[in-house]
Amino acid sequence: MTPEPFGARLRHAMDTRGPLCVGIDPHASLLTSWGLDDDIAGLERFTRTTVEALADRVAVLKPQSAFFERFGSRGIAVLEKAVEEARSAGALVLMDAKRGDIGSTMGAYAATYLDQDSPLFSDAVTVSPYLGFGSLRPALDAAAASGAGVFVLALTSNPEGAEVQRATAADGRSLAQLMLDHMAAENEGAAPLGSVGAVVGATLGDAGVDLAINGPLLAPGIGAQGATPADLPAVFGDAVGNVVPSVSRGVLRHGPDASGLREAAERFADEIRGAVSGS
Ligand SMILES: O=c1ccn([C@@H]2O[C@H](COP(=O)(O)O)[C@@H](O)[C@H]2O)c(=O)[nH]1
Repeated sequence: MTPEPFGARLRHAMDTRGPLCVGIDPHASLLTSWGLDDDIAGLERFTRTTVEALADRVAVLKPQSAFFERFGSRGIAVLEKAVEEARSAGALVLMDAKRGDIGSTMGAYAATYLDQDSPLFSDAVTVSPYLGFGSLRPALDAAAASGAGVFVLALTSNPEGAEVQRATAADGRSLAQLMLDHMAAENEGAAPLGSVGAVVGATLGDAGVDLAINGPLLAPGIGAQGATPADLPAVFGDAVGNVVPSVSRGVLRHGPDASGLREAAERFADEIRGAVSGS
């Protein structure tokens, strides 16, 4: 049976749960502030608490792979379990791994995150197109085959990103616009939403690019990086209805109690609803 495409599953999740994505970023400083040791037991407790608190209510959970990789194979085992438990509880899992390499190696990353038989299979994964959009083909094809999604970096939330992403391509477009146009082509004809998303920071002010890619727009940078839900209409304009606003530390700092995490997520969800409906 053909799996339901990620874009359709995400649209449904956004419409029923609201569009908020909460990142699972087990920073050493957060483990400490939760009263946990910065070791594998602390990582396991932090991750389990976050998944149990939020996976039954937010649309998307986004584990940041780097914070699990730093513990080696035991960290990856915690990540595998988190992915499985979050998906079982109804959240879509977006693996924030930002993979990017030549196409043949990209095939191995695709097998890791986008093959349903892999222990790290996720609903979607973040990738970098700055080895050329075509290098992403193995991931795009694997995602389409498994009903998963791919979020491609376009304009990242960090200020350093602009020197690359705003640079001008040979035909006069910015590199970010070039990548966004590739994403629009991948999503052409998809309904209700394509499965190839763009990462566009909520920190950018007016994004200054055409965001009509017929796909989701992941917006990190809310909370610890200084953006707020009120910034979303100015950054995303007419595309704001396709935005998946993402918050990690802004929610996680309210742990370790599940109620603190839930209330923080609910506050962000309310603010997002207000900002988007008023735009
Ligand atoms: O442009 C980007 C792309 C990804 N990220 C990731 O999102 C979270 C942000 O964490 P906060 O604690 O909410 O600042 C983190 O995992 C980044 O690697 C991003 O910030 N910007």
